[in-house]
Amino acid sequence: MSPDQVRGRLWAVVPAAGRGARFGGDVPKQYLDVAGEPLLAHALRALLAHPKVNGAVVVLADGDERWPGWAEFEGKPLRTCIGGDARADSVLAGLAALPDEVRADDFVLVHDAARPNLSAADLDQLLERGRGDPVGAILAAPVRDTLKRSGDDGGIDRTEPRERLWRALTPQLFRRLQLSRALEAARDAGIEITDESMAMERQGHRPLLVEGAEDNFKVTTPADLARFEFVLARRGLGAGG
Ligand SMILES: Nc1ccn([C@@H]2O[C@H](COP(=O)(O)OP(=O)(O)OP(=O)(O)O)[C@@H](O)[C@H]2O)c(=O)n1
Ligand SMILES: C[C@](O)(CO)[C@H](O)COP(=O)(O)O
Repeated sequence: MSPDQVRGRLWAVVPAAGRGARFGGDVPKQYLDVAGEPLLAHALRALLAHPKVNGAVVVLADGDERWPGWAEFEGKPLRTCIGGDARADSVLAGLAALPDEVRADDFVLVHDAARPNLSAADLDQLLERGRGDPVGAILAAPVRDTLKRSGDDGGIDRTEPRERLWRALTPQLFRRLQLSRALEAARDAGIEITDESMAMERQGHRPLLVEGAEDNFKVTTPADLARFEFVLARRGLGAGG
């Protein structure tokens, strides 16, 4: 099988089943309109416009009535499935919903629907370096602020050393079966998993850190949405752009 054919099996899982509690409001943040389309569309485009990404499984909340019903995006096939109560449950459901063409040892991207500003350059770097790693890789940004540990009273207990501290971003890139097994093991152990790498680390793996752009931020609060709107406006893609 040619490298391109092997390469042809790269799909993404896009967890989009969150309720957006920290954002507030009635509309889950992945469906908030930015520049004329839902936030989710921006995240999907950042992935599916890349020539090496062949399709995506979008993981929806049970009862999601806002999903536009897209069967494809950027000319690539989309599938959907129903997620779970926690993000890790949704990712596990998405992995199970991937097409059979994605084999057990094929790499899969996992990317938050709430991260609309992934750059092609970062995705290139993640794929280039991550697919050369035996385990996989994540995009991450080095911590640049001084970090404080708070006490129960709201005062500062101590300053945490920030050397070699990174903020995990997405996409994260791991092999389909290995990641599924790692997520299942964490679930069965009752461990709250906040990113895919954490599940892999629990299995003793050391995923590669690939430095990504600071502006590949997650939209968690209204301020984050305003930041993304500003980014788009700067690019001339804002409302009416
Ligand atoms: N049970 C869940 C929880 C989250 N997500 C998705 O995981 C991504 C990152 O999660 P987060 O930013 O925490 O989104 P929410 O869970 O919606 O936010 P909150 O924690 O404020 O409710 C989002 O694209 C979200 O839709 C998911 O698919 N399934
Ligand atoms: C996966 C993630 O985006 C990496 O930083 C983050 O852990 C998601 O956290 P959330 O609380 O589910 O948004």
